[in-house]
Amino acid sequence: MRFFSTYDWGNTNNRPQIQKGTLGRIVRYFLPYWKQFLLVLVCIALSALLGILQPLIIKWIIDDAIPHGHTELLNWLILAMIGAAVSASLIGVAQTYFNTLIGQGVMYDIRNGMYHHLHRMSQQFFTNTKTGDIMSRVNNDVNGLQTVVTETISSSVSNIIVALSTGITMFALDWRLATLSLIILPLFIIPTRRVGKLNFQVKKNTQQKIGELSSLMQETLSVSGAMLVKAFVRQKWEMNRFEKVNEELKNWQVRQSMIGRWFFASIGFLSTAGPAIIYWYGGHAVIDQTISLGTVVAFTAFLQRLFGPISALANIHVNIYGSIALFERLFEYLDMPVEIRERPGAQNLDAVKGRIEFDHVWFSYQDQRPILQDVTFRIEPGQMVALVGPSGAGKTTLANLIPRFLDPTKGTIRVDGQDIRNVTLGSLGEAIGIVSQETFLFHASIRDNLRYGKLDATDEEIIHAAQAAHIHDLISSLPEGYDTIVGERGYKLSGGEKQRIAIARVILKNPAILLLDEATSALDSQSEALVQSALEALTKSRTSLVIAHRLSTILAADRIIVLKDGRVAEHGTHRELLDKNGLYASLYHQQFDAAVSV
Ligand SMILES: Nc1ncnc2c1ncn2[C@@H]1O[C@H](COP(=O)(O)OP(=O)(O)OP(=O)(O)O)[C@@H](O)[C@H]1O
Repeated sequence: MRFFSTYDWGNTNNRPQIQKGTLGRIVRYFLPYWKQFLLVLVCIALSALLGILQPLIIKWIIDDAIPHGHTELLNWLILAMIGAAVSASLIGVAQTYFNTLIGQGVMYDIRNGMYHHLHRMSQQFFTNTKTGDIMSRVNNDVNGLQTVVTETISSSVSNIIVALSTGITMFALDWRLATLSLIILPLFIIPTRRVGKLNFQVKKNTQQKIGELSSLMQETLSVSGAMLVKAFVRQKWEMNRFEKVNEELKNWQVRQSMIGRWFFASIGFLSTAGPAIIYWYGGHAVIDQTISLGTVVAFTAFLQRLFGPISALANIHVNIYGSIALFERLFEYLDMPVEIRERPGAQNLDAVKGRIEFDHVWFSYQDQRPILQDVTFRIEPGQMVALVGPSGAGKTTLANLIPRFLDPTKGTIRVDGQDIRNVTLGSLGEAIGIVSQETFLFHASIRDNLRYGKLDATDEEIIHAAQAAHIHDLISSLPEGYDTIVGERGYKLSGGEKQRIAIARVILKNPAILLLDEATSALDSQSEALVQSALEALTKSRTSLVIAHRLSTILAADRIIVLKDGRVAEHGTHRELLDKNGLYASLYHQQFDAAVSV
């Protein structure tokens, strides 16, 4: 009992809580597979019948064929015995096939459902959740579902049928031996109750540790994470952190295995003791000639057949609770509220001109700190507005409100006079192009990365966009041209090049509104000039809101909005704001005086 006493099992005395409606929901996932389930039932019933046949054949051999010298009957019985065994194996194969169809089908549906749901989550969800944790749920937890089908549902049904059919046959054969067998059975049920509760807790903790470990790996083994570890020489520290979680996982897994072992150790003993008692009582009855020898031998075979299913059934809640825990973890993700929703009856935003209005807009993140306060401004179609302000003033947050990555706490944002909460998310998204500070490229060819902007773009259109973004010459100079693989582990483009790819991608998308978060990192003057002319191509005849860091962009803007502590502190043209000699003027002098004088 060392393992039981050494570890802290947590509060396992209470029955694991099953949330209301969970069972119904689980059943709904299985309903589409009822046909396969029926086939599994047929397989189970057939193999249960064949299983009963075997001990009966033994009885007939001992009681009828051998004593009466019926050689022909003996031959037939042996043939039937072999035939039954072969059929049972074949049925087993079919049962596995149908089980797998159900399990994989449910997994397929849940994976699809989760992926779909995750894509509807707001930006805040992704900033607040560890990628590794998401991966772990989609991979590990969903994969665990196959076990639910094979070990919980299918084998439980099979065990019930086998136990019932065997029990009935035993009573039909001899009620005294059958009653004696039943008396032994409760011995199994006692140890399994404890095991069930423990297993639930341990399984849940194990899954949680697996999630923690994978999110840790995801973070520290990503390119930027691994580089950060190197830059700060924190390999040892990270190793310790990893070892700690890894050790906890190991311990939980040892516990999980040990729970099963204790159970099977007691069952092992009982499965030897049971037949011994039958032979003892039955032996006496055979000597007294009240029972045939064949019946006693068949009974021990039946008893063996009964032990497995009964012990598994007594253990059924172990699997059931474990499976429910797994489903509940998955449901937690599927139930996460979608914060940004489309209103019923939302209209499509058609033929977008690109007027943007902020009407007394307030915004705060979960911590309630007001990030944007009473922001009101208007951008006319085709205008380019530069958003400037000190770091943390709320510029990125403001830009994220337009495509509804976030929703305002108060106030209204309108595009072409329509409240953006009344338009479909799809049409709003189509109307807006975004070039963010960090350009993300998929691990795919440059061509495919560009085509992400317009899925049916022709090669000519792609080249045209790349030319407009001043990146075509560079792409053509690469040995594999547009087929060069970029992204993680691909060809490394420089910051300025990546940005121009991002610009070309948005040119292909051709949106009416453009949101641009200019990279803060300085580019050399040649690269900056290229990016600048790419931007000119992009902003031409579109409404653009640019979080501007470069002087050239600010000077090119029609108007400038200065944000400070979430409020519009000033707005006007560059000239007007300089003359005003307020916040803009001081920011301008601070940042650009040196640049201008160079
Ligand atoms: N997901 C978030 N949860 C809570 N607070 C946030 C979140 N994102 C940003 N903030 C806070 O909101 C404020 C405004 O951030 P924002 O990124 O909009 O500023 P910014 O003007 O774009 O700054 P910078 O020029 O440095 O990028 C900051 O104080 C920031 O800490």
